[in-house]
Amino acid sequence: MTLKVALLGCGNVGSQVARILLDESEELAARIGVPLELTGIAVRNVDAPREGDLPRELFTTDAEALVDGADVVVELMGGLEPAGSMILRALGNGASVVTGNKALLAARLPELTKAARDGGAELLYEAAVAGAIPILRPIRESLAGDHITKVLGIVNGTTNFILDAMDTHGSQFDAVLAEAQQLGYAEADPTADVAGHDAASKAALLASLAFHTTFDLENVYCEGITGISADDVAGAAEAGMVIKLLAIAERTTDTAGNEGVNVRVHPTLLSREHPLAAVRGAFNAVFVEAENAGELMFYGQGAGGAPTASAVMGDVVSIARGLSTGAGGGSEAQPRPTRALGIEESTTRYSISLEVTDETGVLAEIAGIFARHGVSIETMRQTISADDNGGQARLRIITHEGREAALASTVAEIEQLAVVEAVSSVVRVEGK
Ligand SMILES: NC(=O)c1ccc[n+]([C@@H]2O[C@H](COP(=O)([O-])OP(=O)(O)OC[C@H]3O[C@@H](n4cnc5c(N)ncnc54)[C@H](O)[C@@H]3O)[C@@H](O)[C@H]2O)c1
Ligand SMILES: N[C@@H](CCO)C(=O)O
Ligand code: NA
Repeated sequence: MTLKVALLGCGNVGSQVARILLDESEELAARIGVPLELTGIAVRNVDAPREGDLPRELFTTDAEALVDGADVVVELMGGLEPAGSMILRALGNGASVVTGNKALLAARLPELTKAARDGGAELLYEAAVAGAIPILRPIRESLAGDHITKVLGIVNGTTNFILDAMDTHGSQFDAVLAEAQQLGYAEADPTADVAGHDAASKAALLASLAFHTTFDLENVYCEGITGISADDVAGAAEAGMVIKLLAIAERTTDTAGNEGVNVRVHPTLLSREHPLAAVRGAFNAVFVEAENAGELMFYGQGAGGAPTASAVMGDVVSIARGLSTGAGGGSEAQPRPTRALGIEESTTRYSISLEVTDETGVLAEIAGIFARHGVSIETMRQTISADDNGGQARLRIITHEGREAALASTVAEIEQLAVVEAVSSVVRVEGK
């Protein structure tokens, strides 16, 4: 018996998967019990110049024929189509699928998981969230007997690379983004990274597995890092903090007391003491809190060809072992309906920076607005500067935890005050 593996796409990740399948074939056969045969690699142009020495005869432009002859299909083309049709075709044939395509999964998770169940096949995607880090299998299998309460993580390498370079070297946003693209971290269209969509897709997948449901992108509040300025990063540093793009999914209750799950991606201020503050460059890290396990942290390379290929190969071996022994996969028997709560129902802390006129009563007026909305102030720091128009003050206020809706309406009312020249930034805060 030989298991036929079809590879779709030969870019950063696909080329590394092909290399491992060919170079490690004996070792893999020993680990699985049967050999894997790479039957072909679907590409757009067979004659395109490529790095490495993959045998040319493996390349084909006929992805459908390749899929139809396979036991396991590895989709690493990216994009919604034709990736989606190819995966449905494979699952419909009863072939299992491994993919790293978080954008597609987050857009069509219920449909794709149903197709896998109907086809009696497995759909695994460890590479889709936090690259090389084993995070989905631990959530799906190791923690299957526990109750996860919160998942909090840095899940986009490109934006962490950019924010870290701005913090450490005072680098310019655009220059660091170009470097991240060159290093193979960024998506084909890097807007997906900097606008937070890539992290939002991963947040939807993490939340779906952690809370035994199927969330899609529409259930995820998403704010990227394009609004974060060098001033914001420097202001955070002055306050002993750092800005990270976090994906957060937590079990919570809404104002009416109904349980649900809140999923969000946004730039977040963390104390430098927070373990996630130490996650540098393109590295990722995910915190999981579970009722019985307590706090767990997963850390490693979240992007790049070889690290991501490692996660893909883990899924391929897992499927192949199941096929060779006849053992079933570890997929969820029945997803449960779980309510997704909107951003306004989340509880968080805010850091608000504002420029105000330095005159008597300003602080009291601002503090009064916070009090009226039931938002409690944790710290307020004032820096005075004088210019030709008289005294000016910059205020940085950090709040205690409050309901997002109350925090947002506090900021909206403060913006209207005549003494407030500008609200220069509003960033959410996590941790103590
Ligand atoms: N690069 C990473 O760090 C990383 C990490 C995790 C997940 N992923 C995901 O893995 C997938 C692949 O990422 P990548 O970085 O290797 O991308 P890439 O752009 O380097 O590679 C994709 C390859 O697929 C080919 N392709 C596209 N459409 C095709 C089609 N219709 N037929 C045949 N070939 C086609 C492209 O020509 C390209 O060579 C994406 O879904 C991405 O989101 C990437
Ligand atoms: N573009 C993604 C690749 C890994 O999923 C990132 O920067 O994290
Ligand atoms: Na992973």
